[in-house]
Amino acid sequence: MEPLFSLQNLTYRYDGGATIFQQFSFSIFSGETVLLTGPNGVGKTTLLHIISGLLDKGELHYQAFYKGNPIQLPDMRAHLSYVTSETVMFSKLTGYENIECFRLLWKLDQQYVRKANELCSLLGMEEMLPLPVDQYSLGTKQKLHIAIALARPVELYLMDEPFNSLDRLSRDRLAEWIQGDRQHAYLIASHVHQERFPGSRIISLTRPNNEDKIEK
Ligand SMILES: Nc1ncnc2c1ncn2[C@@H]1O[C@H](COP(=O)(O)OP(=O)(O)OP(=O)(O)O)[C@@H](O)[C@H]1O
Repeated sequence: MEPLFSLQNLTYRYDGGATIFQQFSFSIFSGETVLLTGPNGVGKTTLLHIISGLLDKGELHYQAFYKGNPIQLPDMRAHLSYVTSETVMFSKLTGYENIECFRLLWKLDQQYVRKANELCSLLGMEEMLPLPVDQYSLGTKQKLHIAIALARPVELYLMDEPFNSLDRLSRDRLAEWIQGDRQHAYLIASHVHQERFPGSRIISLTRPNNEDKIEK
């Protein structure tokens, strides 16, 4: 079977900084959940940024393939949705208005809105949607951020420590949602909560300048 996305021979060094990746390769298949683990500072967030085409400074070499075809990473943005570790939202607007803003930005239809609302209900924050986001708690903001990103109809979801601010029930529900979704691929950077994804593949990154990253 052909991978959904494949990154080969990635080498990356921040401008004036250390080499974070040296000849690193990995692939992810449709319907697969892959956990990205490793110590602080090893490069989990950097890898997600690179895949999203967000890093254009520094030394970057790679070959990337989407459904078997060569692709430049900035073009992957059309095929993925990224739950960043920091929430990006319009704080003066309500939850509903934020969902609508992203619908317009991504040129989506009402099916996206329905899915975002469904995810907000799943995560137990739908009653907050009429309120401005600057009245939300950290965890509630994170829930809206997750709902907006996962409602986007793409094939690959990147998530950077998505469980961090969530309460236990929401963590359980989010993990169940991801586990039950065999239509999409998820690459999740997380220090913890591996037990929530039994059977999922783990990519364990090792410290830079130590040895090559290990995939197991
Ligand atoms: N803008 C930057 N310029 C230079 N170095 C950077 C920059 N951003 C991150 N780094 C360095 O790159 C390395 C990898 O950082 P990254 O944030 O990807 O690690 P991480 O595995 O996600 O860590 P954590 O588990 O703490 O979230 C670290 O050594 C960090 O200091």
